[in-house]
Amino acid sequence: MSKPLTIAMPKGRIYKEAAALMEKAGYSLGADLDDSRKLILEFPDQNIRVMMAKPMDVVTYVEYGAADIGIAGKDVLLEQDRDVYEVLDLKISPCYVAVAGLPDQPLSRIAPKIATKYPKVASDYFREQGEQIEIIPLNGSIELAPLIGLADRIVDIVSTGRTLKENGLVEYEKIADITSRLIVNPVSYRLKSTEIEQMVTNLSEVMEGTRP
Ligand SMILES: Nc1ncnc2c1ncn2[C@@H]1O[C@H](COP(=O)(O)OP(=O)(O)OP(=O)(O)O)[C@@H](O)[C@H]1O
Ligand SMILES: O=P(O)(O)OC[C@H]1O[C@H](OP(=O)(O)OP(=O)(O)O)[C@H](O)[C@@H]1O
Repeated sequence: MSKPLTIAMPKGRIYKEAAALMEKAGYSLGADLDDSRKLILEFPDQNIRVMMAKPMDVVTYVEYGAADIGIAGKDVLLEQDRDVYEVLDLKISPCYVAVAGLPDQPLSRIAPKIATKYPKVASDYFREQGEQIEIIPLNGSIELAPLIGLADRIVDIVSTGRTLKENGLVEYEKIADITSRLIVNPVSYRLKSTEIEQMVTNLSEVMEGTRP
């Protein structure tokens, strides 16, 4: 039998939706793998190996060929700009990246401070707007930054809008719509084309509702 197809799956909020999609496409990885502490799981009967990765790290495993395939948010792909093929929009875990801040605060001063865990996305966006900014890098609870005067704006994910609302913040501009994508290592795409193309076809059929 050929070497197993290695899939880097994102732990956390994307996992269950991604596993459900894979299940419908004929790959039974289990809905509760993310409850386990095990990081590499073998499915010899399906010739698949699963690596459980932090969502931000999935692209790294796929770029370096440690995994052939992965599932990653478009936010991560925009931020990291890595050498991987983005082959399919899985249309799961929808959200968007937006600029937000305290209400009625025009961005008037020179080099406003932007708090974010997406420094590249934020810099690219403000450069396109012709705006010089200073990035304040944070890893979470980004909404705190404008509340305590650390930043003039944040660039962060919005999903329900609840975090902004409960902290008295408003959205100024949407930067990009986000969903999760299937990504592939370029070398694996050539060497394991049959298995990978089969997976892409199966997943596409599930999304189009045409899978038997
Ligand atoms: N409300 C949301 N907040 C953040 N990410 C979301 C949201 N809704 C969907 N997503 C997607 O989920 C991914 C993040 O998943 P998750 O929050 O599990 O990882 P994380 O950012 O590493 O979390 P943490 O650092 O809190 O463990 C993002 O890349 C994005 O594509
Ligand atoms: O629009 P909402 O539905 O409220 O979702 C958006 C919030 O969810 C994410 O934070 P997360 O829960 O990952 O926590 P974090 O602040 O630790 O990153 C994101 O960074 C926002 O803060």
